[in-house]
Amino acid sequence: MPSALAELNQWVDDVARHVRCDRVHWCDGSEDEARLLEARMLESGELLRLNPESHPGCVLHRSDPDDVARVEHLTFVCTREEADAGPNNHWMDPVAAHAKMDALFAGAMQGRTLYVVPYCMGPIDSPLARCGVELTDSPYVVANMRLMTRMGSAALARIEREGRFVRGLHSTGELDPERRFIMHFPEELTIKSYGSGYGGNALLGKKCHALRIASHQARQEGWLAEHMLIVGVENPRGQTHYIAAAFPSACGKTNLAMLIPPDGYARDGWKVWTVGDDICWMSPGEDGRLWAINPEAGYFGVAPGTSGRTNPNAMAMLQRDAIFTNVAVDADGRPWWEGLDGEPALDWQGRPIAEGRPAAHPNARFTVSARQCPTLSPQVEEPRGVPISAIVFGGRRPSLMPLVFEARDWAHGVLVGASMGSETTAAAAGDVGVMRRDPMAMKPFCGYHFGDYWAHWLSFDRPGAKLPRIFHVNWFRRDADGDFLWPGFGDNMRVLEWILRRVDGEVGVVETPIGGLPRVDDLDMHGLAMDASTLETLLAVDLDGWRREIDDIGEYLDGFAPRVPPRLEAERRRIREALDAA
Ligand SMILES: Nc1nc2c(ncn2[C@@H]2O[C@H](COP(=O)(O)OP(=O)(O)OP(=O)(O)O)[C@@H](O)[C@H]2O)c(=O)[nH]1
Ligand SMILES: O=C([O-])CC(=O)C(=O)O
Ligand SMILES: [Mn+2]
Repeated sequence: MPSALAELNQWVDDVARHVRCDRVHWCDGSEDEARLLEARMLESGELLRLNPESHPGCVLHRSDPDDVARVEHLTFVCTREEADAGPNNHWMDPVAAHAKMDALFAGAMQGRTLYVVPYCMGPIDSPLARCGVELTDSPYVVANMRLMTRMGSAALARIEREGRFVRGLHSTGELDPERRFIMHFPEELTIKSYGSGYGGNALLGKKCHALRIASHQARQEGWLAEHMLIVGVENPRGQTHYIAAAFPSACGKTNLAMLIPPDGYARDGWKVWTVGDDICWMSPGEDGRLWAINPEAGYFGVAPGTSGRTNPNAMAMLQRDAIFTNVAVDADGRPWWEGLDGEPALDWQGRPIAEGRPAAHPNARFTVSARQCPTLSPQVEEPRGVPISAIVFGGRRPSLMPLVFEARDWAHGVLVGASMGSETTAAAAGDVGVMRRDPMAMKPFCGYHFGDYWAHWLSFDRPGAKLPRIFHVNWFRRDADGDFLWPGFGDNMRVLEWILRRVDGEVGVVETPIGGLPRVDDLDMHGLAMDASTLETLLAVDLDGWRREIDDIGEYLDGFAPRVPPRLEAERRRIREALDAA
């Protein structure tokens, strides 16, 4: 057996020859290297320096206007058997897909440098962590990977020790949307991405590795790779519970992970600790609980809407050493986006501001190291992770879905996750505001058949397991004028508190056919000006609406036959019958 490093060297040599790059640069992750790459990008215009007085170390990247979000229609899962990718994925035969990608990559890096980026997803000493190597011709990708992962020498040393890594090959290509593909070969632990330099398309450690490839691997190895934030909530008695929450892209994970509780809570001694804002790898521990790590080391967060009112923690960490992508700038060269005070001077493409079009792109992002998060949990580097007490599902639902409810048990919770729906957002190319099913917020990210995925989820319910309770939340109910009924952001703490009081057995529920809802008096509404009828609306179960919803869920699940676990359909029928009897 050749050593992992010999294999890596061979692969790098083969790729370098194929793409005909001018140079190969092995990234060590050092400060010097980062400064060197940044200087090169400032010189080439790939990066612009933001106001060094107000935002020291901050830079702006303007992406190609046709390359501003993940491209789900160009993202493929290439399993040997088409059925294994499932109706939830686009599929291509692996042989055909390799041929297609190899043709695109042939000679693609002439005149360019090939960067070798070894990275570790998760604390470097964690048994739950996994490594990969991304080969890319984009220094912008390298700069982002350095903030988002444990990148460089330590990762390379672990790869040498462990002998196993995910191979990712990426080129920005010509940025031609007709020549853009994000291909996954989960059975070969391989990713090939061509023609985009943006976010989840190009930072291969994130969605490609940590979700699509990892979910496939997790199924074989008995763990879960999920699109979830991880947040620690410390009560006034000093006990911390960890919550993992799956919301679709641009539906509030970063915000919930960094929540600042409303006044009264802080006075009483409640604290919130950020573990992760996007991805969660969970594995059953010897004690039967699920233990979770955040595989990432930074945040690639949505800029618009982020402000001192909504997410003061994020604002604090964005004052220095951050990369901004597709934000606007003000007259003083400071980053600007919708939701901030002040006036933009140039929009995300560097044009003068024009009436009627947003100044920042709606999917404009910041990249920043987790070390700059004021509420970073002291547990983030803990190799065994943190124990999860509650799993929360949620999405953008303007109607029907109550503020919060609790699933009866694990199997019901899996159905609640599997039937999640949400309005689409600017995080992916395509229409915005269209309702679609997004099971466990994994529609764009599950690397295998959803039917098998739900069966895998159900399989955690076994003797000795001490599983988290499962909840569903909705911060996005709207009134007739289209305004949000729930204030959201910091006030979501009120719902988290209720969830944890359920976990600790301190409060009961109102039993309904869809699950347990809070008794109105158990939600702490102190200091919140909300009339009783609004709260009533937020906590109501519209039986007719739910009958239609449950039927719609049935039709959706049928699309995954014959691999839908019978247990899931049985749960669905039980709820339908309870609704009929109600
Ligand atoms: N009304 C309302 N909006 C919210 C709330 N939480 C977040 N948002 C807005 O939703 C958008 C996306 O929020 P994020 O927290 O960045 O979403 P995310 O799930 O981390 O997104 P990805 O990084 O794409 O996975 C931002 O514009 C937020 O301001 C909330 O509780 N209520
Ligand atoms: O992957 C990306 O580009 C950003 C992200 O977190 C998401 O879309 O969920
Ligand atoms: Mn995400």
